[in-house]
Amino acid sequence: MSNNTLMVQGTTSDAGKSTLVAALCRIYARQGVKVAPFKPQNMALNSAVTPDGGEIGRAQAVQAQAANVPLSVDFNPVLLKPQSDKNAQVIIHGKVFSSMDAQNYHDYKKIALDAVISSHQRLQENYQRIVVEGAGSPAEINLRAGDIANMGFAEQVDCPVIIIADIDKGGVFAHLVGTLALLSESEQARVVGFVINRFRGDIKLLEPGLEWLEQHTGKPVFGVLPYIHGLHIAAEDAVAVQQQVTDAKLKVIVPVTPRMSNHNDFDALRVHPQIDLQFIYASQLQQTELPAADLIILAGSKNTRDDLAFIKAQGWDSQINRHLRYGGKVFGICGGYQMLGTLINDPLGIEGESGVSQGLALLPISTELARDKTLTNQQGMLSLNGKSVAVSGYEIHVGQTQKDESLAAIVNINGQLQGAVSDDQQVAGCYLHGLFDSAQAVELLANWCHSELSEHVEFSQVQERAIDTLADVCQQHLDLTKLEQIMNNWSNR
Ligand SMILES: NC(=O)CC[C@H](N)C(=O)O
Repeated sequence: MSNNTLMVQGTTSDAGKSTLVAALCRIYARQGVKVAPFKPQNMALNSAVTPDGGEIGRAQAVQAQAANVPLSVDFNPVLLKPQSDKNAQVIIHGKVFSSMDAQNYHDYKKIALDAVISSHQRLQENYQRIVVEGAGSPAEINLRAGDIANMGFAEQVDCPVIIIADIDKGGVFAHLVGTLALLSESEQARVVGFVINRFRGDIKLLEPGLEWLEQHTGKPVFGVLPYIHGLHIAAEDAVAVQQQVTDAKLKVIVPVTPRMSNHNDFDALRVHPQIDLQFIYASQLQQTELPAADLIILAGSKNTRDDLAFIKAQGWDSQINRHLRYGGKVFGICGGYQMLGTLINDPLGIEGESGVSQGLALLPISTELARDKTLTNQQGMLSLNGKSVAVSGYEIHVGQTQKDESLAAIVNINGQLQGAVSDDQQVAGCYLHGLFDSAQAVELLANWCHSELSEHVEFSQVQERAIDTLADVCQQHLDLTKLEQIMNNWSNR
């Protein structure tokens, strides 16, 4: 029996599981409870690096911040990083285990389950409470056999489950009742109640529905969370909607590629009131033109060569060249940095078919993908435009990049130089993710693009405020006393 584990499952993806888990972590932390977030299995290309050099889903890093505890690979023992439509890299306890297709993955579920259970056990020994996030929906009956992400996990550790549903999408009662109906009897019994998320409008109109739901299912609704506008909590996987900036001093575009990774690198730029950052999606019907901008950023990628081919197929390579002819700047992060070079060689076929790709040839660097993955948190200095500022960030890559001796580096980590800027100062890049989380780095980037930002925005503070707001809203709208009673009754069963 696990008397200190509570699980949040959703009726759909993006129902609000990650944010509810983050809010509960913050609420328990405020009460002085030592709490850990946990997601048995995550599928995401947004990851974070733990102090011991492991890799976990980004959402668990945000939840750990909410819980005020250092990152651990036990918070997300299984991470699947899709690198093509059919294939994903499997990370177990923070390290690459293998690369496999969906069929193989099912064969190897036992290993994943052992990893999940051992991590959960360690957390139980070290934390007073564990708040678990499910994945997608527990009603995916085709995935139920051998499941470790939703009810399979809850049944294994015998924990209570809350189900959250997004009312903004419509059909909330059907989602909740339907999800419940598709669960087995013992699974239904562990659903202790519901949370309705993203409600806007008059609660009076919703109340009869809530009463019906409680009567029909015999389960309480713990509360209805309002739609919160402009909340900047790192989205787990979906690239958040475009923002509107009226007083933009810096216009940035990010071409979106199919295997773009760590798009949370852009969160700090997106929340800045003087930066207009747009993600540019390729249209299926016609070629998408990259709009005019001061800066184009090429993001990280889980499959650098395929994403590079995608960029070329859109004709974006020649549009990037045109942008440079007009005096624009280009910055590459990790996979995006690799693309700026002359060659990317994958002799072992680590990311797909083995072979060599011609890069965009905007920097005299070349990259070879190796078997070992670099996973580190780093602190150093970022230099651009003749100025240097302190930055911190993290590296997640298998590529090893060689550069011309004469080319200036832009990052100095304890005397180790990395990254590069072109002689004409128009093109730069480096391996560090997260470097724009520092306000100084954002301001330096803007200076490099000949613009001045007068507002100083420290992203970590924005994120902290967002977590606090979320926790406040949940404290106000959820019946946490009832939840606590249910948790106690559960452990005394
Ligand atoms: N994080 C990244 O962008 C990784 C780039 C590339 N796929 C590598 O592993 O080297």
